[in-house]
Amino acid sequence: MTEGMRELLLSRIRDVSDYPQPGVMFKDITPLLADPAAFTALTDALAGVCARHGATKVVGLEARGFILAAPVAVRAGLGFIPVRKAGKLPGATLSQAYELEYGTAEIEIHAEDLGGGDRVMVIDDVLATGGTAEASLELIRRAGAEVAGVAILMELGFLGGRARLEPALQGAPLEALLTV
Ligand SMILES: O=P(O)(O)OC[C@H]1O[C@H](OP(=O)(O)OP(=O)(O)O)[C@H](O)[C@@H]1O
Ligand SMILES: Nc1ncnc2[nH]cnc12
Repeated sequence: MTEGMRELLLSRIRDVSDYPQPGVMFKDITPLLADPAAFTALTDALAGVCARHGATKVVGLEARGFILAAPVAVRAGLGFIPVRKAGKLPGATLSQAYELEYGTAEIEIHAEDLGGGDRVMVIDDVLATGGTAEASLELIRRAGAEVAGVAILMELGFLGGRARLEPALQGAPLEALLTV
């Protein structure tokens, strides 16, 4: 991805202070989504990450991860698997509890959606503490699949998510298009 593209993406992410709680600088991607040139550049860049690392499936993390991962899956010609907040998937699920920058949560995946032979790229908008991504890797491995990597639009470096995620990556790549 070119420096110009990075600047375009960065310019379309809005900082909202003290949201959703005091002390948090929220990175709002809605201006980027509303700009077709930026959204297309982002989709192409993330699809390129999937291709480079030999992914066979794309996992999106509810909710903002869905918005990015679904067009990436179509662009890359790969299946899309949702990881949802607890209680939203109707079939037999695997569940994982975790902590994130502003609270705790639980995520789930349909156990039958992944299996041996799958190489999964996890896609999300923001890597903060890394708790959400870490829990998703746990789910993917418990479902019997291999982790191809984690691809993130924006990494918040000062929160240390990369270091927290490192053991769970087990050598798989963590690619962030932007780091602040
Ligand atoms: O690295 P972490 O500290 O885990 O934080 C990152 C996660 O937090 C946000 O999702 P959120 O849970 O706010 O849900 P949303 O996508 O539904 O807004 C973001 O989209 C990531 O999934
Ligand atoms: N600061 C932040 N901005 C946007 N999404 C987030 N998820 C966790 N922390 C976040």
